[in-house]
Amino acid sequence: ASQFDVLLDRADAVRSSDPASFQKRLAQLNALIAQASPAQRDRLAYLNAYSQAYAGHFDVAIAQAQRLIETTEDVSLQYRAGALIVNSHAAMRQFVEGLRQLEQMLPLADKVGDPDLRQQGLAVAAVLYNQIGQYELGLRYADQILAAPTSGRAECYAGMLKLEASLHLGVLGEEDAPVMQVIERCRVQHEAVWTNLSRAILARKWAARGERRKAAALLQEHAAEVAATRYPRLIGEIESLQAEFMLAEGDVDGAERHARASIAQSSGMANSLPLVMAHRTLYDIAARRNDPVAALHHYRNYAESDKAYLNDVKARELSYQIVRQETLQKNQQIELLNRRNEVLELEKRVDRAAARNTQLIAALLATLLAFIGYFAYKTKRMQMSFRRLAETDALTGISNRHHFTRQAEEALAFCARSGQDVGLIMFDLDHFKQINDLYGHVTGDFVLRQVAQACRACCRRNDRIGRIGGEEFAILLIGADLAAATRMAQVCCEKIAAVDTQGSGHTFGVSASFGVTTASLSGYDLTRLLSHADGMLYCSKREGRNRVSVYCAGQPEEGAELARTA
Ligand SMILES: Nc1nc2c(ncn2[C@@H]2O[C@H](COP(=O)(O)OP(=O)(O)OP(=O)(O)O)[C@@H](O)[C@H]2O)c(=O)[nH]1
Repeated sequence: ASQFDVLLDRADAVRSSDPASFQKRLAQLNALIAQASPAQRDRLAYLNAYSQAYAGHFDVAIAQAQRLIETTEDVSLQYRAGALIVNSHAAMRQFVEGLRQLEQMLPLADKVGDPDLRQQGLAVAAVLYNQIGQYELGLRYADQILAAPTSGRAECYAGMLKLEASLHLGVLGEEDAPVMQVIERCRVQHEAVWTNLSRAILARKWAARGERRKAAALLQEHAAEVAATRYPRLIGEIESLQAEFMLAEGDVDGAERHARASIAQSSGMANSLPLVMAHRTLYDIAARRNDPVAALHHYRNYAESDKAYLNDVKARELSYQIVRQETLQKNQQIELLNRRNEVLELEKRVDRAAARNTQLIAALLATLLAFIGYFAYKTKRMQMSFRRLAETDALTGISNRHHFTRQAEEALAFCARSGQDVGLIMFDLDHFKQINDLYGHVTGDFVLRQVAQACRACCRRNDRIGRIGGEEFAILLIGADLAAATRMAQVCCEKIAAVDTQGSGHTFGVSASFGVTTASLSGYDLTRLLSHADGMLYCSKREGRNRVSVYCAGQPEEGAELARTA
């Protein structure tokens, strides 16, 4: 694999200086392609494209280089292939395409590691810009190379490109030294084309100062070297200049010889100023010789070549403007897209903020609801506990008089409608004052609690029991007739008599006196029922206490009496 790299390096090194050796090595490499790695294949692809361009097959070279740019990951190779495409388009005078490719290639320059490679790309830019008459740009790229040239060769071609741009911009200056320096640099690099193009510039400078003879001599001195380059544009230009200088010095024949030599190169220097000038010189010569036929012929050629040249200059200028407009448009589109992205980004941020706000509001509402729920629950609990407090007798835990009355009235109203009978029992503890007096109030309270508990235990779910006075109680029995109510009173009477007082620290007997009535006897009015039952209770007290007295119809106060000792 490394052997392949060595071959690649060698081929690359001689690609422009020794075309024959380059072709031989390229053939060798192509024969060995099976053993090449992907990166090596890419390098070989570049050299093959280069070889196609060198042979003048620019379309093939462009297609191959384009494919390489699209497939390789090597930025340096992309850059070199881009430069090759630019050169190929320029050679075919496809300046729009060349400039477009240049715009893609130049941004890669910063990523190219090898400074020499980078400068070769910058030189391609300078050449193209000079070629299309954008000399400020040509000068800028030449100066970039000259700021730190990587080789004598780079110094030569960048120097020459700078001279060319400066000449056309009219900023070449009076001094000869800078031009001579470039000539010398190119000469030591054996770059005959660049050297003699620089000499042509020096010759122009001298001629412009009136030193035409010296200028012609300088060109004459190196005529053989120029011819050896076989480069039509160079030969055509030097010959054209020679013709101009000689005519101005009065050497009409010499001028004619050189002008014709220049025009002989016309196929390789179409649309160029030297060609125009050569035709112009021939016209001047014919005019001087008073040969109107020849003068007309040369003038026609001069006019045609001048028109073609000017059209070409315009076309090149137009190419530049087209690509510049495209670039501006592209940049505007990019700018527009960036703006749109910014707007989208902002919208997204607004959406996110809105979503966050919604979440916050939802959380706030949930918290608020939780609080409201909690307070409602607390309030309800408090209400219920207040109500219980308000309805309950604190000592015994059964209903107080007020609550008992309300419950009893509701039950009576319901039973009156449904036609059920209701029993009412009232009872009062016997000699309770004595218990208080003998054993104290605490013992009295103990007895009250025991009695309430004992009687409540006898009640069914629907019965209502309440403490309606100090030691006075009432029980309302829904659905109970007189016999059932009487039975219930007797059971309570027995339970009270059985109350165990030892828990109070004293042992004594407890009893109560009972009065019983029913709605079927006294009616569904509570006051009347209580009054009748109370009457019977006093009846029991009078009769000796610890007994049950039952109300009898028609006897408001005194009723049939059923006395029982517990
Ligand atoms: N310990 C205690 N005593 C109470 C309470 N409420 C009322 N008393 C007492 O109950 C007694 C009622 O006595 P009286 O109305 O004279 O009747 P009695 O002593 O039970 O006699 P008879 O009813 O005629 O059998 C009073 O001494 C009141 O002070 C209470 O909540 N606790």
